[in-house]
Amino acid sequence: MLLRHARSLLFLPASNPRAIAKARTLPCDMVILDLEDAVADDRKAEALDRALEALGEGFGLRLAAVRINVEGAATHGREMIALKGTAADYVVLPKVEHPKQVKDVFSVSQKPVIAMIESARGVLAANAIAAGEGCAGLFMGNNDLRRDLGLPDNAGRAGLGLAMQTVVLAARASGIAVFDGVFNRLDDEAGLEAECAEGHALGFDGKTLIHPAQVPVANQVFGPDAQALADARRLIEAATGGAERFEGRMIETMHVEQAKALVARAEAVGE
Ligand SMILES: CC(C)(COP(=O)(O)OP(=O)(O)OC[C@H]1O[C@@H](n2cnc3c(N)ncnc32)[C@H](O)[C@@H]1OP(=O)(O)O)[C@@H](O)C(=O)NCCC(=O)NCCSC(=O)C[C@H](O)C(=O)O
Ligand SMILES: [Mg+2]
Repeated sequence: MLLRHARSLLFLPASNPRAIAKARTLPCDMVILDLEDAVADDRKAEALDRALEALGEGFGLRLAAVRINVEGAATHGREMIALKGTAADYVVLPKVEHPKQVKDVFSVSQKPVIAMIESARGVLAANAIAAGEGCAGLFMGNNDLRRDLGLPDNAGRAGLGLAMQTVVLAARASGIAVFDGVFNRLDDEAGLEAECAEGHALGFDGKTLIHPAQVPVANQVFGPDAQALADARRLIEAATGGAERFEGRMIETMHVEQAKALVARAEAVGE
């Protein structure tokens, strides 16, 4: 699966073997084995060992990624080196503020890097980060970004709006994938659905997640729905080139391209 087709990208602590086993049973498009904030300092080494073992066993058709620790952390260098030659599809690098951080991880791990944008500096550098060597995608890190911006935890996402749009713009300007941040409220399915819909409308390709119950919601919102897919197929069939009337609206070449992209996404995710 292409990165930009992923709808549901599930984080789990790499130190948790039950979560690793569970991930292999879930319809998520990417599994992200976390070595950073989900793992206590005294379990970092064990988490890396478990992540390498899990990559060896594989995750079926799901994309597999490992989030390593930040540049400067005691384990950062060892983690980058250990991932070289493994089955990881991507390395996720947290708290990126400069393209060189991505380039360095790419050159050591030899894996395409997904950069997490989680600070005011990161947002302001997002364009350069996205355009830099080795960068395959961007993740919003909204928990850390809230802290950096001084936004209250329960304040909704209005204060994150400009940052999210800046990150989407940066990714699109470089033609790379971009994913919304995690939703912390584990028992609020309606809230999750609303946030997925908001992220979809802002232009994110999919959503990063933290619990198995969140996977079907993200798949449903970010997967093309049956109606949109049927519309796209009719539009492709009807289009003859140039401006024309289609079911009461004007369509041109870009609408045909959009419809084809939607069909390709649906085929990629097996809808
Ligand atoms: C948030 C959790 C700690 C909740 O754990 P818990 O209450 O124990 O979960 P459940 O009892 O409901 O679990 C039910 C079964 O599902 C498995 N499980 C739980 N979470 C996951 C998961 N993420 N992936 C796969 N499987 C999972 C349990 O093992 C249970 O199965 P079984 O054992 O067979 O009964 C927990 O959900 C969790 O740890 N989530 C992930 C946390 C994480 O990775 N955080 C880091 C990424 S988010 C982040 O850092 C934000 C970003 O950087 C930012 O700044 O915004
Ligand atoms: Mg973070």
